[in-house]
Amino acid sequence: MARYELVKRSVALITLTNPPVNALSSPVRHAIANSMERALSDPKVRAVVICGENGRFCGGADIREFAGPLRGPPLIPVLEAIEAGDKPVVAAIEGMALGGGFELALFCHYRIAQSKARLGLPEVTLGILPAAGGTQRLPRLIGIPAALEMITTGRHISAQEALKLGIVDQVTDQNACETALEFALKAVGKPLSPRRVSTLTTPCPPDLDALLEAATMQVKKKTPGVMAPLACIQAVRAAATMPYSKGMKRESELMATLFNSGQARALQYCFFAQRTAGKWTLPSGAQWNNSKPREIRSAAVIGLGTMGRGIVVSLARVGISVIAVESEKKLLENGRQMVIGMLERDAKRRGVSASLNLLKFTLSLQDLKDVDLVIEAVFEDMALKKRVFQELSKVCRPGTLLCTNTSGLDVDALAGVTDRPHLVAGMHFFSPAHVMKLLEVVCGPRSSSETIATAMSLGKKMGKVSVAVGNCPGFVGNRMLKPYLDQATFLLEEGATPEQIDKALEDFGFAMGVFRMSDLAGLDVGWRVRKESGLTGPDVDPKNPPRKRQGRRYCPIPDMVCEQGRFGQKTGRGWYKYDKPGDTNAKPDPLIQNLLETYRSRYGIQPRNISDQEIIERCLFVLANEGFRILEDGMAARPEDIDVIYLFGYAFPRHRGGPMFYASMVGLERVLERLEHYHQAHPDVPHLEPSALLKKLVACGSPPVQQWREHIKTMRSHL
Ligand SMILES: CCCCCCC/C=C/C(=O)SCCNC(=O)CCNC(=O)[C@H](O)C(C)(C)COP(=O)(O)OP(=O)(O)OC[C@H]1O[C@@H](n2cnc3c(N)ncnc32)[C@H](O)[C@@H]1OP(=O)(O)O
Repeated sequence: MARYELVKRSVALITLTNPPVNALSSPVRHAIANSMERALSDPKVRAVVICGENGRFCGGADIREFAGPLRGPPLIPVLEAIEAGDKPVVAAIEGMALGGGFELALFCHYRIAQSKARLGLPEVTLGILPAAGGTQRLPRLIGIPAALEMITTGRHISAQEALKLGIVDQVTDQNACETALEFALKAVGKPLSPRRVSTLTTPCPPDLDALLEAATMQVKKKTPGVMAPLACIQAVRAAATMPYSKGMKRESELMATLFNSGQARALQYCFFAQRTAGKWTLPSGAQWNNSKPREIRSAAVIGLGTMGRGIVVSLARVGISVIAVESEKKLLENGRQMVIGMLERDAKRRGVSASLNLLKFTLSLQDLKDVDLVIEAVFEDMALKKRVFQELSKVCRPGTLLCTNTSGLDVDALAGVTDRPHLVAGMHFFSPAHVMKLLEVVCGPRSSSETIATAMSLGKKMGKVSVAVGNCPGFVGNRMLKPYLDQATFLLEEGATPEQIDKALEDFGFAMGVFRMSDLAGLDVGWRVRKESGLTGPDVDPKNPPRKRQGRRYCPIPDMVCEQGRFGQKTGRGWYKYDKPGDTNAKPDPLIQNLLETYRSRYGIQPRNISDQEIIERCLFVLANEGFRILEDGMAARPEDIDVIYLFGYAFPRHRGGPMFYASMVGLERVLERLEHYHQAHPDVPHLEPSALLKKLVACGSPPVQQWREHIKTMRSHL
């Protein structure tokens, strides 16, 4: 787990060998301790260099070890032996030095970084803090403000920034290890005391209290209810106000409050879930590691509405040439100007030049004959999409992949009108497509493994978190959203207000409650879909009793809001009122209150007090319940995929882990019992009826979320 060599006759070279990221697992800690002991006791050794194999210094503590009892030598004493030794130790940082890996470097007397290396303390993103001295040593080295920013955000910094801040002693374009060996030899004989970070005094700013207070306000605003950044601030305060040894004790106490917390478990689950989600499978046995993606050099996007424009930008900024198609000259010109503006702003922000030369705009599908891949992003209308796919089938060369950005229509029905159903898949982006990280890759029953591999790999290239899903109405994300939105409106009927429901969801951790979010997204889209599916408007069967459709409970309040021209922020009125159209500051609207009161009295509904607990349970347990059904139906391969979709596509609070992880944390038995209770109270809401999989898991003793897959195996899978 670490290689020990004597090089240049007098330097001990310790190479961490724990692929893929040389994490500090128990055997690695053991090996470092033994290697250091050997180096310090060998009279031939005059200096030590520590590096990592395969161009990666160290990705930090082994996060997988956090789930079990800690075994092997504790990290801090292993690192203390490095600093305390009487021979200079140089860290040779290539690739990355993160978390415990960065802290290891901070215990060394010198640090050399390769110019492409990234450094950081991302522990806060895992719900913990840098508890191997990071909170005490970094402030001593670079001062409170810079250390506070790095520790509370977990931001990775470049080697150049690390040099500027005084974290590293030298940046090299050459091999860091070679440079560090030379450096180490020159350091022999120089006094080591000033190089021991633990002996430094933290430069204390005069306005320390104000600084820490401002940082506290900032994290409370940015990540309300999240514990780790607040603990990080307290630890950094200790670095400013306490001697080193006491500060280390404080750091360890604060870590103890976080280490076994539900938030830390959720955030660490999110880390692994995100990586698991990329590992797609198909019923044919094809999967992520045995299917080769095609290289996509050119693409076309059809439709330059909000989604199409975002997709063009996402493709062009990663170097793919894009032909953008619109149906009318005016729409094309408008789209062109908006795309160019977006790309220019994006390039300015990233300090690069805008790749405008990759763009071509056209009114003719004939121009698409040679592209590698097409993404259709026209209006959500099946007949229109079918016409486009038929036309593409005629125009594009036989090998061109045809993808649709539909948010829920049948991908296989579109495949069926083409001459190449195996080359058709869904690529469901989320709005705005150049900002949102999620991509649902919809695998139709006839999509080939090469098609799915290509869509997944293209998503990755665009910086998206891509998740393979099955082809069912709404796919995964939007299918689950419907019962969640339904519960929110049923709660309105029963006596709650939009403000109360939003507050309960925001206190839970959502940045925006369901009604504020709907006002932002626009209420008219859902209204149009409901009209088209005959749920509201002139096509409603008059035999339907009020507040019922197809025998199920239906809440017409969202339709009534839209009938008043209240479409959300863009019209200045929606579930809330705004000072003017486009404003974002939502204010409670007495007119909505009146509408609700009139509605309830018309239908003889006696409003009741509804607790926040009921709001959370009904909205979120029904969300997870639909997730269980999706797993049962084989439309998602595993709960992690569903959670990743909700984290990246619907802003589910990360410290709650996602709807499926949250259900497991609450306890499946409890979720089942509450769903049974609510279903009994509302038998006309089928979504509240507990799913068979939930019941099965409870009957099997509620296994942890990582084991659910074993219980789903016996059921059918589309993935
Ligand atoms: C009371 C206890 C006291 C202990 C004190 C400890 C204080 C220190 C704490 C820590 O160090 S916490 C860990 C901090 N480090 C991180 O958060 C880094 C996490 N990793 C990453 O950000 C990235 O993986 C990377 C290092 C930037 C590499 O990115 P890349 O895209 O190249 O690869 P990935 O697909 O992300 O990862 C590959 C593979 O490696 C696994 N992995 C990565 N880091 C770790 C880790 N620190 N521990 C365990 N496993 C790790 C990752 O899950 C992937 O696995 P597979 O999916 O391939 O199985």
